Amino acid sequence: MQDEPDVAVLRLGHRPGRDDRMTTHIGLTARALGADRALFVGDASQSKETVDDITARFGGPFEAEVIESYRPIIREWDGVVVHLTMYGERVQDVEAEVREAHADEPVLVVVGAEKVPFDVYEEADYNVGVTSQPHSEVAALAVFLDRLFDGRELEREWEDADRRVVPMETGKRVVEADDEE
Ligand SMILES: C[S@@+](CC[C@H](N)C(=O)[O-])C[C@H]1O[C@@H](n2cnc3c(N)ncnc32)[C@H](O)[C@@H]1O
Repeated sequence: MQDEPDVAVLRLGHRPGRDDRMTTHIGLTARALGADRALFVGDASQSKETVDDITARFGGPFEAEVIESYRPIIREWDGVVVHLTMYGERVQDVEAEVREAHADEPVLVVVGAEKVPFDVYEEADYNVGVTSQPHSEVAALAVFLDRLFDGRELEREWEDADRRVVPMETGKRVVEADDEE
């Protein structure tokens, strides 16, 4: 988020066709819940396009990138690497330490699709489980980001949006972003 060290989300193991929707949702969730960037490994240009389109309409800043190789990103990350996995330490046990580290350093959050190679477990500073139950990378990412930002992401301001949703009890209202209430 603005004025804080970067948070990037690295999505491993994208299988074109099969994972298009999940990879897109990783990008949208990263954007909506306070991350600055999403990095998609492999042939995920469709997901990048969708996320870029949402950013253009609903605001940013947020960057989505397609990359070929994840190993250099993890190895050369100048900050903390958190790999989300059901086999990891409990998020509630490590969240304070990661938050403290994020006060000074960028955080790379790694999520998988299919089986994640073991070197990722070894290279990560933290392997973190959002419960030790198998579920979804999108759900794990959402809970982790909310814990990382301690809820601040819900108050975030969006720049360069051309539309804005007006929260309401019933119904749907979307206005030009510059419009006064
Ligand atoms: C559908 S899972 C498949 C994981 C795969 N079976 C493996 O052993 O690596 C896809 C991704 O969701 C995330 N995930 C699923 N359950 C999780 C949990 N309880 N805590 C944290 N991340 C989780 C992980 O990032 C995982 O790589």
